[in-house]
Amino acid sequence: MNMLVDGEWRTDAAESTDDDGAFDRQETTFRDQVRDDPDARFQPAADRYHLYVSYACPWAHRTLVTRALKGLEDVISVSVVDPYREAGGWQFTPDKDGCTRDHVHDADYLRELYVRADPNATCRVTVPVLWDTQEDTIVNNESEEIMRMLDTAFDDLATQNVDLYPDGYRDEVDQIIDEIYDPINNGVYRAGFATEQEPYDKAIDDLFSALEHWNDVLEEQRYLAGDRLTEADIAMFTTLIRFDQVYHTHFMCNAKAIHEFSALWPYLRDLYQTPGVAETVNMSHIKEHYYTTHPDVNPNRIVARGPDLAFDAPHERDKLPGGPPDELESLLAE
Ligand SMILES: N[C@@H](CCC(=O)N[C@@H](CS)C(=O)NCC(=O)O)C(=O)O
Repeated sequence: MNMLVDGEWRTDAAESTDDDGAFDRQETTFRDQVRDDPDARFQPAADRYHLYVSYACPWAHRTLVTRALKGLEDVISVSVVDPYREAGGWQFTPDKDGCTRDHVHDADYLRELYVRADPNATCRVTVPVLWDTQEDTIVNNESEEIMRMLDTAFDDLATQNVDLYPDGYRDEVDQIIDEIYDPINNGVYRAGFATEQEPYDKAIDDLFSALEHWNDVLEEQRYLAGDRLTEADIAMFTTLIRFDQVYHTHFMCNAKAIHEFSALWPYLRDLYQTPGVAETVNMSHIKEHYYTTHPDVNPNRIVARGPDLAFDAPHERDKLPGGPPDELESLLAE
């Protein structure tokens, strides 16, 4: 596994599967918070924070969707890494389609920013990263927490009055995010990175029983937490949008495709068609990343062709109670 050890880049660090062949995701390391509080070290401000993302990564994708739904594009800038991650880790290749330079430090590799934030860092170099240009450091590199900060700490700067963690729904949103993480969001990786049959089978059982469960729930209600679009839907969306084109084939999650589920498929189209969301989806980065970056899984790096899915097709979920936040609804009507 490639990671930083005491600030040095190593390509021979310990494996990411445990002794039984099950995928073992490491904890993230930078966990500070931007808070709308005069005593906070990191306070919300325009042009102060920067996001490092890969369009390929479902965790980074959560932060891009939140930024778009809140209308924070002019408040928090973004740098996009190359979807192909080779031995040096995430790299900036501004000449490649959809990629950018590192707008803050013009680094060649993301790992340079990690070492700048902590010269002795011992950790994986992951996206997303929320960077503070004022203190020149990483605030946080855990997607769930970055998503929450963008949603709740930047309201005075957001151009859209959208609350994805509304009062009255908060416990349920937290519970759902937690509940879908292991079987679904991380479940596809558990299946794809398993090196023995048993953990693979367990991952597939967990994944498809959770998908069936949420399919049943979504037959009756428009969103995971009921009638309102919340952070829980964003967390689900970034896995579902990758599923049929990548996880189904590359990670052998092929018991069923999302487009074969009666409710999950229209639900996915509904989220995709929510104003601002489609622009955050870069399917060519997604496909290039997965099919080319895991040599153990796909040594010849051939990118699977299909399927061609109509994410724009009518979803008819507006028959169910609720809908996107009012501000986004008016954009839909335009
Ligand atoms: N728990 C982290 C996970 C982030 C993560 O694993 N990102 C992957 C890309 S999908 C990554 O950057 N991996 C690089 C590596 O592990 O070396 C989060 O949710 O932010």
